[in-house]
Order: sequence, then C-alpha cells, then structure tokens
Amino acid sequence: MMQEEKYNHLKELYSDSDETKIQSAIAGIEALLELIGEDGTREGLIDTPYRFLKAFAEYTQGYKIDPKTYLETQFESQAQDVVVVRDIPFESACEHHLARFHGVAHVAYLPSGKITGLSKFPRMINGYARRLQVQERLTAQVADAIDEVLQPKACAVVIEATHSCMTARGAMAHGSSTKTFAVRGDQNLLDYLK
Ligand SMILES: Nc1nc2c(ncn2[C@@H]2O[C@H](COP(=O)(O)OP(=O)(O)OP(=O)(O)O)[C@@H](O)[C@H]2O)c(=O)[nH]1
Ligand SMILES: [Zn+2]
Repeated sequence: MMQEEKYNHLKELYSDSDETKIQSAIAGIEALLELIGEDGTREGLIDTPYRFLKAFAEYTQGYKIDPKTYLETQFESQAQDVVVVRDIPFESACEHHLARFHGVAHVAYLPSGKITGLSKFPRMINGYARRLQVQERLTAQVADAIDEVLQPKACAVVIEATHSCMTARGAMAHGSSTKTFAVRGDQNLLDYLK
C-alpha cells in the first residue's frame, strides 16, 4: 500500500481525526521505536506505526457505539425464571498501562416481561470492553446496561480476567486472575454464576 493510502485508511479508522493528528500519532510510535534503540526504517518496522494504529483502532472501536443499544432487540416474554449466559469471551485494554486484559463474562437476569436476543450480550460486552477500562468499571457498565434497558427484576454480572500488565511485567503474577461482581437487585442471583 502507498504511504498516502495508509494515511487515508487511518483517517477513515479514526473518523474524528485529521492529517495532523494521524501524523503526530505515527511520529509518537516512531519515537517509541527510537527510544528503545530500534531502527524504525528497517524493513520489518517501516510499517509498524501504521499497523499499530490500525490495531489500536480495533482495540478501541467500542467508543464508536453505545453498547447498551444492542439490548434494544427485545421480545415480549412470560418467562419468570432466571436466564444465564456463561463464558462470554472478551478482550480489553487496561487504562493504566494500555496493556491487554482478557477473560470471560457471565451474566444472569430475571426477566420482567421482556427478554433480549442472547447474542446481544456478547455484542454489548465487547462494545464496553473495546475501550480503555478497569475491570470493575467494565463489570458495572454491563450490569447497568442490562438493568437500564431490559429493566429486569434483577441482574448479575461476573467477569474473570487475566491482566497482562500484572502477568507479563511488573508483579509477573503468572496464572493470576481477577474476578469482579456487579449485582442490581436481589444479591441471590449471584448464586447462578458461581
Ligand atoms: N483495580 C484495578 N486495577 C488495575 C486494573 N488494571 C490494571 N490495574 C492496576 O493499576 C495499578 C496501577 O498502579 P501504579 O502503581 O500506578 O502503576 P505501576 O507502577 O505500573 O504498578 P505495577 O503494575 O504494580 O508495576 C496496578 O496495580 C495495576 O495492577 C483493573 O482493571 N482494575
Ligand atoms: Zn494495567
């Protein structure tokens, strides 16, 4: 791809940006490569700033949408019993180090006349996950979205994740995982997620 095509591609991916902002971002990545003593002009690295920014647009694409709107696909239902969706995979980025964290989310809700399409849970969760996050806020946002849009009798969310900022660096706590909880309404709903 020609240099100009790459700029244009990045401008499309970062729709609120302009040429100057894209150029500064590229210069930032080039500076980082220089900082670690790399030769940013060698073949393997020449396209790295472009690739990094392309990847970063994907990691942060959740800013472009309001994830809770996925839950607006609703069906009337007489269901009186709990719905549980488990092991929903997600990928996110920690806002402190811009390092990746990933894991699974489990959700449970007790409908009150309305249910949503099951696939809307992974879509919604990934919408919030593809932003800069802390796990606690991600968990709360998912619970609040369900609570606000589906207005269930109760809902609960559990997220289990591994943070590369504490496994691949820093504390080097390989194998550690973090579990966060958010409940809106009856706390007993958590029992379904244990
Ligand atoms: N509560 C919470 N903390 C997080 C999350 N992601 C990363 N962190 C933590 O954010 C903290 C930032 O701490 P600082 O002391 O400012 O940064 P640091 O010097 O890089 O810390 P270390 O990771 O301990 O080396 C670290 O303890 C991370 O483990 C998250 O999702 N939730
Ligand atoms: Zn971190």
